[in-house]
Amino acid sequence: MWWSRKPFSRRSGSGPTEEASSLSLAVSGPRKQISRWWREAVLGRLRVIRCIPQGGLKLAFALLAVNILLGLLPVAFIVAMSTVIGKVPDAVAGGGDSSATNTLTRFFLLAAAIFILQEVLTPVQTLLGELMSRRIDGHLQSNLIAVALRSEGIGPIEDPAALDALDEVSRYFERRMDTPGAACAGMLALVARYLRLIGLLALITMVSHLWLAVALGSAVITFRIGQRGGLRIFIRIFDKVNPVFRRTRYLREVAMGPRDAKELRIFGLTAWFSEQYAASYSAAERQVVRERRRVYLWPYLGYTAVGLASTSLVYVFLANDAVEGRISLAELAIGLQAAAGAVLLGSQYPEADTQTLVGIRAFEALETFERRIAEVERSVSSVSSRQAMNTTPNLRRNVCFENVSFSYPGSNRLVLDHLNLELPAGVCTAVVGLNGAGKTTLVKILTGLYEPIAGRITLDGTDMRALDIDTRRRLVSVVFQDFVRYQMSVADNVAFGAVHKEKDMAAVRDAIQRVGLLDFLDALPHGFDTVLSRSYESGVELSGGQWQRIAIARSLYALDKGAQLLILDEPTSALDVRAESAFFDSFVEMTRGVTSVLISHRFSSVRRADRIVVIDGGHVVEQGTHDELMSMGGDYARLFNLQAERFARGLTAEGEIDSARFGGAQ
Ligand SMILES: Nc1ncnc2c1ncn2[C@@H]1O[C@H](COP(=O)(O)OP(=O)(O)OP(=O)(O)O)[C@@H](O)[C@H]1O
Repeated sequence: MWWSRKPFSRRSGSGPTEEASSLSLAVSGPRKQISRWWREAVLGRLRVIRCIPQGGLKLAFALLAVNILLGLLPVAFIVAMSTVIGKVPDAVAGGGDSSATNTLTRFFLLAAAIFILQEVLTPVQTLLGELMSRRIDGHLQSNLIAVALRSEGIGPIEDPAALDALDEVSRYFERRMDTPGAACAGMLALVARYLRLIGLLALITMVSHLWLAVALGSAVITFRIGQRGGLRIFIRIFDKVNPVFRRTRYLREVAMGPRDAKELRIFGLTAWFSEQYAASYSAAERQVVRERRRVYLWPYLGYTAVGLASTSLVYVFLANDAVEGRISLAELAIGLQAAAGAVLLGSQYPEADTQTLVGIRAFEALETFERRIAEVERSVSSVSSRQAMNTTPNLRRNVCFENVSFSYPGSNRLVLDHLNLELPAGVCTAVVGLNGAGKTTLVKILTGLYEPIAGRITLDGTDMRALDIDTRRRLVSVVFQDFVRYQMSVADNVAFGAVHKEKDMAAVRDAIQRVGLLDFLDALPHGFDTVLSRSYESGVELSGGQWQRIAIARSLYALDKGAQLLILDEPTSALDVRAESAFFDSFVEMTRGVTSVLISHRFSSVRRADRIVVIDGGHVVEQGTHDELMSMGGDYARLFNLQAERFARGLTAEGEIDSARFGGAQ
């Protein structure tokens, strides 16, 4: 087959993903390992712990108390049960009414009560942990949204590294497992495990020797560090596999989602996608299994041997002490149970370990996102850093681009290169240029979504950056090529043009009428309250052209509410030729006296503009009226003639088909 079967690999981005994947997992120097352990295991944990108050201090204390009880109760249980065992010989000798039997019964009941309490507290621990986790994650997600929305420009949120980190952190939150909140609950759950270990080692010290407890404790801690270290390495392995997982996810979404279903079937790509999905999935799985074996299997056998040796040592000493009469039966039972219990604490804790380690990584991704957003914010000049003027100016003369240069963050290529352009007040200026010439970029800069790296934009001579960003944005009304289709009511979709003003239904109606949708929308059962999405009950779905009219209505509404500059970026690409022609006839009427910028590839629309500007290589190469540009015989005239010629051919063909059809029908 002609296609490549080799899975493509995507840039894995910076932040934890790139950082970790670029780090060699091969054996590195001990200093490096210690510093990584310090950074990841200690500092990472401390940073996440700081989120605990966000879950509520009362809840944190309640969870801590439950965990303390869950740590101490098993130790108390061992003491009670061992006392029962120790009393058995005396109770058997003394009979049912003896004091030994009474003591045995009391301790048995005590052990049973402890057992029941443990059983009750375990689900309480889970419940409180989940509650804490949700609360903390709720705070962090609100913060995430706030960070994503806080920039006035769109540079930070378009930054590839920020997007990678956002993608990673969103996945953790979507799964609702192993999140930073779960890491906090997991770390509190560790209190129970470590308290239990301390209690068990104390019991061993009481019934035997301190050094035995120290030896066993050291073995357990070594085992545990090894296990956790293995888990940490294993989690880092996912960073290496992440690009493959991403591709797998992408293939699945394309293959199964409704968005691409049409094209996939028409081009016969379904088999290709399912084959690629299967290949990508098994490539990822193979890599994970191989690494798992390397990281876990062999070290695990080593740690098990150490654990076995130290437990055996304790057992031998306890047995010896018992045989020589230095400890009682009850003490022997305590020692045996405590040693067995302690050694089990060396392995993983399902209620804490994975969620803690993965949750810390999720938190790191979140921090990377915030850091990256802040870095990009600093690297692009910020509107808010300047003194802001919040009185709305009245556009009287012009908006001017003065020597404006711009390149996208992370790129040295100048998309706009010393561009000088005047947009006279009350005039419609069309901007034309080939694909990629920088027309949409020009709009992004005009609307303050990006700031120029050099030059300035003035409004009647005043630098636009002197305006408060809200004031600046309210001056402009835009219909972008990729305008948003809000799954909200018709009225909201239009009134979003001026949310700073109270919703004005008369103005909404007027805007809808001007774009020619009034009859259609009025006929809907819920009229302007109809939600524009079939996902909602009695919602409707609009065609591409109808959506475009709604977007235009939104900008007309904005004009009605005080916007002074109208920008239409490819506003009619989804309209048919007749609808486009009709729209522009009425558009000329609607916007008479309005300062407007029209970006379009359709020269039939462009020619109606008062002025036409041709952009190439990041600056203006021609400008004038249609007639002036045609008589100049430059780029504009060449492109216009080319399109007019093709269009004329298209119309002839259409005419022939039409006449054939009508002819056949007669
Ligand atoms: N977010 C971005 N990051 C980096 N480069 C970008 C970004 N958006 C656009 N570009 C690049 O900037 C250049 C100008 O793009 P722009 O979208 O402004 O062109 P355009 O004239 O509107 O094109 P078209 O007619 O195809 O819509 C292109 O080379 C494009 O690849």
